[in-house]
Amino acid sequence: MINIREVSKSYGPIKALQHADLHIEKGSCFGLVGPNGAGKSTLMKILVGILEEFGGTVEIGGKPVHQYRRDIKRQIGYVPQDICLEETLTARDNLLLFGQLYGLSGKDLNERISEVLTLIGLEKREKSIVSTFSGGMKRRLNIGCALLHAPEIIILDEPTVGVDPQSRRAIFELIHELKAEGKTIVYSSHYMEEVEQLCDSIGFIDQGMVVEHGTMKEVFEKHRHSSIFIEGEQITEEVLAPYGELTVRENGYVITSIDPLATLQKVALALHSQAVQPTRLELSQTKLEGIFFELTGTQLRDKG
Ligand SMILES: Nc1ncnc2c1ncn2[C@@H]1O[C@H](COP(=O)(O)OP(=O)(O)OP(=O)(O)O)[C@@H](O)[C@H]1O
Repeated sequence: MINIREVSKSYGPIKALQHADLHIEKGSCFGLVGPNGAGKSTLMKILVGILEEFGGTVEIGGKPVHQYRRDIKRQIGYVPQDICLEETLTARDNLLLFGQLYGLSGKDLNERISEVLTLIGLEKREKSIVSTFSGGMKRRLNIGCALLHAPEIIILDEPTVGVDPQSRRAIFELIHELKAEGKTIVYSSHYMEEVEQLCDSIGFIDQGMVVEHGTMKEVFEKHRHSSIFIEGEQITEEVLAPYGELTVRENGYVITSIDPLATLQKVALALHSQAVQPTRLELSQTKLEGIFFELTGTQLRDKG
């Protein structure tokens, strides 16, 4: 559905994207993941057509965005990172305004607004002035504005930043509904748990480069491995060195092993015989956050 080939974009000396290659399947929920400043918003703005000058090619539904910009814009609903609403108007009037921008009007628009209000869980607040809304409610309304024209592709740039748990849940439910309707979703985030929960494909992006991509299953099969985490005052590198490759994490050590259960047993026996008491000794599976760290040496949240 979306083919991104060799896409590069610079802002003066800043290389925001460098030869990015990605493929996003129709009907999939694609997580675009990277720390702040990685290039996620730049890529999204290219897909949406806000940034027209870039190197490489982007095709949506087999059509190059350069040539079919108008057609493609109609198929896309874009939710920008910054909330863009008219604070002095009601929720319904904001939707009315955005609907008119998409060329909708009359009965069709009014019916669609009611549908969207239900979808975003704000039907009971349709007559409330937006300035009285919580940050999460504003986010939901912002998403609603991008759904009015029933787009096939929905691009959401960090839609859960700064939202309360209730709104986060509502946004997740909304995304599940959009997925069930067969929409193609591109979802950027630096919250790994969200991406793990929602997306079926993923692209890791760091310093403007795509460092890994594929279905969630492929990425996990390629990079997931088990390890052991050990922490304790008496735990030193010398004590653990015989049992595998060591890395320091937080206040303890991680031992990577192809047979972690057997290694755990050996370590436990060795510590016991030396009367060394750990405060934590556990098996752990690599999560997306860990995979990103292994690929880039960058913590996803350390800049945000
Ligand atoms: N209009 C601009 N002018 C100059 N530099 C820019 C502009 N927009 C983005 N950048 C820079 O390009 C790089 C990529 O930014 P981008 O916003 O695409 O990253 P991001 O992954 O979306 O990060 P964030 O989550 O903080 O938005 C950053 O170094 C950013 O400072």
